[in-house]
Amino acid sequence: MKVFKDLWWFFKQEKMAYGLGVVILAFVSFFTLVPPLIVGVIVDHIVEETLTRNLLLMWVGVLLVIGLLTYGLRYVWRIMIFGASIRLARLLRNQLYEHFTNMSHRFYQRHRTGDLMAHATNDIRAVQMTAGQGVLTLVDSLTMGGFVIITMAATISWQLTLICLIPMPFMAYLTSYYGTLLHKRFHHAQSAFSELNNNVQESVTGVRVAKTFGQEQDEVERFKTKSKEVVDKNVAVAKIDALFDPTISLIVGISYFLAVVFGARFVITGDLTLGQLTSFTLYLGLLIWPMLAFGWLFNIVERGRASYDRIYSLLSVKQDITDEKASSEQQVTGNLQVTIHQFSYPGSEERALLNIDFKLEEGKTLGIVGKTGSGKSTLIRLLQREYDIEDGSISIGERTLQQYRLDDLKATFGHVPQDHFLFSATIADNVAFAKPSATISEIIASCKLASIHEDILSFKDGYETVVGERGVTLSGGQKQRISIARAILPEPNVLILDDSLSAVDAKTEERILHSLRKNRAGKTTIITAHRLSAIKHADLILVLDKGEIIQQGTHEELMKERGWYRKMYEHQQLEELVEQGGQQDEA
Ligand SMILES: Nc1ncnc2c1ncn2[C@@H]1O[C@H](COP(=O)(O)OP(=O)(O)OP(=O)(O)O)[C@@H](O)[C@H]1O
Repeated sequence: MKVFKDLWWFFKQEKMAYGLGVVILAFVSFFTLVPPLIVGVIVDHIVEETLTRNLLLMWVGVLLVIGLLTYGLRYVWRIMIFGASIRLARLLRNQLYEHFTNMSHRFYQRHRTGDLMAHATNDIRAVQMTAGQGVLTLVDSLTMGGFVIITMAATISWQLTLICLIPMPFMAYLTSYYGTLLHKRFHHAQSAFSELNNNVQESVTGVRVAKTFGQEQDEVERFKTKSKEVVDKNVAVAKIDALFDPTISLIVGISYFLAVVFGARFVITGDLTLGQLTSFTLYLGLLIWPMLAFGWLFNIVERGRASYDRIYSLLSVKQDITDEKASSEQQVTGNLQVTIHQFSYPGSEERALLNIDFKLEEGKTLGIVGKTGSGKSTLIRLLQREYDIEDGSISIGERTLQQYRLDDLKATFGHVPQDHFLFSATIADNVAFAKPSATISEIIASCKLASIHEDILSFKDGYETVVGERGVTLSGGQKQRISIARAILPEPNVLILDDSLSAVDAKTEERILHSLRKNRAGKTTIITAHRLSAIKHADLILVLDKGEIIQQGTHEELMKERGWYRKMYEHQQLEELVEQGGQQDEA
C-alpha cells in the first residue's frame, strides 16, 4: 500500500475529486445494503401470511428509488475518481517528457529509447490504474465489506457472522502471497516489453541496412524470439493473476456452506427467522465483490508500485550539466581558449582527448582534421558543453563555459552534427526549426547560402515539400545542406560544421564555404573534415591523432612541415586529379 502514500501529493492536489468520489462511493455501499434487508422483510411477511398488495408495492417502490439513486451516484464517482486518475497520467507523462528533454547526452547513453518509451506508456498506465481502479477497490472493499459485516452482525446474528468469516484470514494471506509473486513476475514482463520495444525501434530505424545485407529473416527471427519472451513472461503473470478469482470464489463458497449449515440450525432452534437467513445469504453474496476487490487491490497496487518506482527513479536522475555556477544572462563572446589535460567519456576507460591546448580569436575559422576516431567530434561536443571536463577548462572571453547560462550557450552555437536529423515536416519548417519566427525570405537566404535553394525549387511543392520519414526521400548531400541552412538561419556567433560537407561534391563544398566566408565575416566558424580542402582556408588548423594535437598552424605553415597534413593533402590532391582525369576521358 506504500504506493498510496507515494501518491498522497496527488490525492491532496485533487482532494475535491477524491473526497467527493470516496464519500459518494461510501453512500453507494450503504444503499446496497438496503435491498437484502427488504427481501428479508418481504420473506417474513410471506411466511407469516401478512403481505398485502400495498405493502409489496411500497417495498418495490423503495427498491426502485434506491436503484435509480445508486445508478446516478455510481456515474458521479466514476467521473470523479477515474477522471482524476487520467489527470495523473497526463501530469506524469508531461513531467517525464520535460525531464527527457532536459537530460544530457550522458543520460541518453545510459537509457535506451525503447525503455524510455515503455516508461512513458506501460508504466504510466499502471500508475493510472492505481490512482483510479486502485482507490476504487480500496474504498469499496473497506466500506462495502465493513458495512456488510457490521449489518450482518448487528441486525441478524453475530455468531453466524463470526462463523462465516472464519475463512477470511486465509484469503488475506493468499492474496498477499500472490501479490508478491505477481510483483516479481510483472517486473520481468515489463523489462521484456522494454527489450522488445528497443528491438522494434532499432529494426524499424535500421530496416534499410537489414534489407541491404539480406538480414530481414534474421531480424524477423530475432523479433519472434523477443516477442515469445514477452508472451511467456506475461503468461507467467497471467498464471498468478488467474489464481486470484478461483481462490476468492472457493473461500466465498466455503462461507456460503457454513452459512447454510449453521443458519439452518439457527432457524430450527428459532434464533433466526427464515427472512433473516435469506437476508444473511444475500449479504454474503454482497461480500463477494469487496473480497474480489481486495484481491484485485493487491494486484493493482503491486503493479502500480513497480511502475511508480521506475518512473520516479527516472525522474530523480539529476541533470549533470547545470546552470549552477552561471551568473546572469550574458552574451557569449570573446576569444576561445581551450586547455584540456585529459578527457574520457563517462564510464569509459579510454582517453578520448589528451593535452589539447589552443586559442582561437573571435571571428576566426578553426579547422580540425585527423584520422577517424582521433577525437574531432569529442572536441566539438566539449566546446558546446555537452559533457563537463574535470581536468582542464574551456573559456570564451573572460568566462569559462560553466559560468555562462546554458540557454545563452545554446543560442551561441549553430551545430550541424554528423548524424543530422530532419523532422517529418516541410523543408521550410525544418530550416526554421531553431528560429520559428523566421520569414520565408530569411529561410530562402539561408538555403541559398547552403547551396540547396535550387534543389528545393526543383521539388513539386518547393519549400512546402514534406521531408523525413513520411515525406520525399532526399539524398545524403541534400539532407546535409538543409541541416546547414537550419544551423545558419539564426546567425549563430559560432557555427560548427562536424564533417557536414562529406556528402557534397568538391565544387558544391567550395561554393558553400565561399558563401559562408563572405556572409559570416567577423563570426567564428569551426569545421571538422576528412577532405582537407574544406579547412584549407581556416585561420588555425588542428591535426588530431589518438586524441592529441600532433600538428597545428595555417595551411601554408602545415604544408611546410613534413607531417601527416602535408602527406594527406598531397594524397587527396592526387586523388582529385585522377578523378578529374577520369571524367575528362569519359567526356
Ligand atoms: N559517446 C561515447 N562514449 C564513449 N566513447 C566514445 C563516445 N563517442 C566517441 N567515443 C570514443 O572517443 C574517441 C574519439 O571519437 P570521436 O567521435 O571524437 O572521433 P572523430 O575524430 O570525430 O571520428 P570520425 O572522424 O570517425 O567522426 C573514439 O575512440 C570513440 O570510440
